Amino acid sequence: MKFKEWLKDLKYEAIQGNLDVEVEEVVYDSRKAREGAVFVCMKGTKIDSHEFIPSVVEAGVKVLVVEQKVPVPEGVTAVLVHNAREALALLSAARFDYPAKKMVTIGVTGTKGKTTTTHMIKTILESCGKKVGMIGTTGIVIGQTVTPTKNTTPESYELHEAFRNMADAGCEYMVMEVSSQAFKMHRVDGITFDYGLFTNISPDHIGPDEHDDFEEYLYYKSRIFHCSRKGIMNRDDTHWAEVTKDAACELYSFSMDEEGTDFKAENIHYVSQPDFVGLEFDVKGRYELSVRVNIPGRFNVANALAAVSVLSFLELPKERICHGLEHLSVNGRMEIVYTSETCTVIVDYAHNAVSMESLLTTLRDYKPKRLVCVFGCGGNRSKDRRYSMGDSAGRLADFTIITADNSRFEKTEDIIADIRGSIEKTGGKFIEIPDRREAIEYSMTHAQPGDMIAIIGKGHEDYQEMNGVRHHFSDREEVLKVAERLSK
Ligand SMILES: CC(=O)N[C@H]1[C@@H](OP(=O)(O)OP(=O)(O)OC[C@H]2O[C@@H](n3ccc(=O)[nH]c3=O)[C@H](O)[C@@H]2O)O[C@H](CO)[C@@H](O)[C@@H]1O[C@H](C)C(=O)N[C@@H](C)C(=O)N[C@H](CCC(=O)O)C(=O)O
Ligand SMILES: Nc1ncnc2c1ncn2[C@@H]1O[C@H](COP(=O)(O)OP(=O)(O)OP(=O)(O)O)[C@@H](O)[C@H]1O
Repeated sequence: MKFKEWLKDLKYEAIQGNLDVEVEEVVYDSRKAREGAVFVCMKGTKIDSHEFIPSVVEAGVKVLVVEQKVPVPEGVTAVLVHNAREALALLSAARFDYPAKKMVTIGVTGTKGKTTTTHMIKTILESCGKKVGMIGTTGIVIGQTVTPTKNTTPESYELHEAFRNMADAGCEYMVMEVSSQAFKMHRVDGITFDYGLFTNISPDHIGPDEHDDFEEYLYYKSRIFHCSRKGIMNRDDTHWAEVTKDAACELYSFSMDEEGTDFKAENIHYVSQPDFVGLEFDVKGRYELSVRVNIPGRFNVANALAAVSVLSFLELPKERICHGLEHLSVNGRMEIVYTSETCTVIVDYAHNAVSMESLLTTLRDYKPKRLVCVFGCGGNRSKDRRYSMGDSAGRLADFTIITADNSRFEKTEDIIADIRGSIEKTGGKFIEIPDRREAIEYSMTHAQPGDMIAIIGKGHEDYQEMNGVRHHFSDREEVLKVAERLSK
């Protein structure tokens, strides 16, 4: 391919060499530099990769994309761009021959609910017999193959590579999580989503290397309505007006509370039976159906309604949408791993006080005999989280088992002591079992009829990090092992 062909969508200034040069790859990491590759130089948050120009040229690179006027070795083609990350995104789309255009694309953003909602959309589409690719915190998923990723929204090159693999595997649909950081870092530049979904926004990801303040966070999150054809907004979010004020797409809304929205959840029921714990509600408005969702929690009404709102545009059989919602499996998100006459055990990824608070509050809607909470906190991270999570557990759970999370390089006992201090202030009942495996076992073997046990903090994680070493550990697997022993 001639380099010039890849430049069609890009604004650039040719500063040296021939644009007809043959290229076959785009690289943004000097360690992957090779002959035939275009190297995109960028000023990162830690490193300015313009400094690698001599070494990439040495490795055979003959084409450079630069963000600043720098000396370019003789015989090398170079173009100057205003923003190298944007250029990387547009070049990557061209390199993989615009695979996103070959699928129906759905982008999901929001502070909470992205992973859950993307899984819901995928499961429903699959229940309708469609082939779906998915990208997010749990990795790149194509069929049964899951490829872990460093970021929730990977770099643009990895995105377009994944889109290409999806399109080649016959996926008709692609659903992905789009983080605010991805918008800020131009990872999705050049993509137009067929549907852009906004779940909610609350202060998060504010700090060094992320967002300066809430205003900036909100600005980047609201970009979803600037790169989508149809946008779907949660009208119950207190910031909905700011988020949608300059939306550049056809806009629709969903709500659990507000009348007059395009999609409305009504007649919400919390169902807790030995063989089914979850939700029932009716969708009203532009689309009407009654659904049963096999994951609990008021916020999952919002997530399921959001998923149905998007899918209502796709002319899918309603009974298959209902079937999908009744048979969801979202790894580690309000996941009911075990349910019996005695107790229901839920694994959830809530790892801060806000999530924990909404989780424990919503589980109360199921009127358990006791709400038991098993949790710990990560080591080498802010101590505030220990105090605030301890406070929430003490106030909202009937009984707490404090245990280890990822202690990293800290002593588990020290972390537990921090949590203990804040639980004690609330007067909530608790015990301490530092070994997470034993804590899970204790919660289930000492369950009282009607108990709901929430094991929280690690969700889908399949490891526990102690002294800098990651050991295999899964809350889900541990629950199932105890369940098997109990059944004998
Ligand atoms: C702050 C931030 O977002 N950093 C992201 C950014 O890294 P960077 O480019 O600034 O890194 P850098 O080390 O300065 O490197 C600059 C350039 O030099 C190149 N380089 C570097 C070393 C070398 O030897 N040779 C070389 O060429 C690098 O490939 C890069 O092109 O670009 C990388 C590639 O896309 C990202 O992996 C990385 O995410 C880091 C790991 C991160 O932690 N990001 C978080 C904040 C994030 O993005 N989170 C969101 C939200 C998650 C959520 O919702 O919970 C996410 O989507 O994951
Ligand atoms: N719509 C929602 N509103 C509030 N809390 C939610 C919502 N959906 C899920 N949660 C809670 O937040 C946790 C994370 O949910 P999920 O992974 O779906 O969100 P996310 O946007 O992908 O978050 P993260 O960026 O933290 O991975 C869940 O385990 C649950 O406790």
